[in-house]
Amino acid sequence: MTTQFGAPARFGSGLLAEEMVAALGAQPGVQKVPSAKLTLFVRRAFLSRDECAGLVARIDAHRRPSTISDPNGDAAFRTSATCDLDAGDALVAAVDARIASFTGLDPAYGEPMQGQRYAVGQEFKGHTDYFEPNGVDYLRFCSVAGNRTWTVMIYLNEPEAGGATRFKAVDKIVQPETGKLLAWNNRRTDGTLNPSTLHQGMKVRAGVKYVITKWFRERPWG
Ligand SMILES: O=C(O)CCC(=O)C(=O)O
Ligand SMILES: [Fe+2]
Repeated sequence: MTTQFGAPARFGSGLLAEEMVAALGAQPGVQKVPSAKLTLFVRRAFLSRDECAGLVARIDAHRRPSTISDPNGDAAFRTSATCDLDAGDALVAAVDARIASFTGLDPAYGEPMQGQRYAVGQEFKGHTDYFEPNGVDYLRFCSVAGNRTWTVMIYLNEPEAGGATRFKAVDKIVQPETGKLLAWNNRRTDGTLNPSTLHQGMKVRAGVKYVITKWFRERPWG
């Protein structure tokens, strides 16, 4: 595999943080959010409007209520709907390949892509995407592929109000914009889990919000 940025193709599971930062930062149109606590990149218009519309249609066709790991007693913690996207679908496969090429992450380390849909009033309260090593669900979700390393998330549309993604620890709020990609390292440069990745999908106030999420792991997924 070669990458859009022409560097050696693979950074494996994403644990080589400096290489990823250099490669992602060198890509056209990529902004790195200035923070010493969190490695977060933003790339506007990563997907076209047509690609986003195609993914929205697939999410609407197969969505189910979202779930969380390590249930915390708050039934309203994550109120959205989730869709497991079919890796055999040509559009999903093309987007998957473009994410791998863009990040330099080995596609073998990626979980199957998911879609998320938030109607008015729905949200995903503050959380980290990695699994808590001491949590009750750790072995269930992490025994084969290990914990999550990088998160890639793409907004597929723009709700009329609300639905921003907030990174509270670094005081950053990202507004949904059709095709805009976010990518962040769930770890610090030394590989330890980074609590400053704490983020929330804020309540949609008007309209509907759709995103796709793609998580990468420490070891190959399947
Ligand atoms: O919808 C958002 O803005 C955030 C989604 C998210 O954090 C997740 O699915 O893990
Ligand atoms: Fe998240």
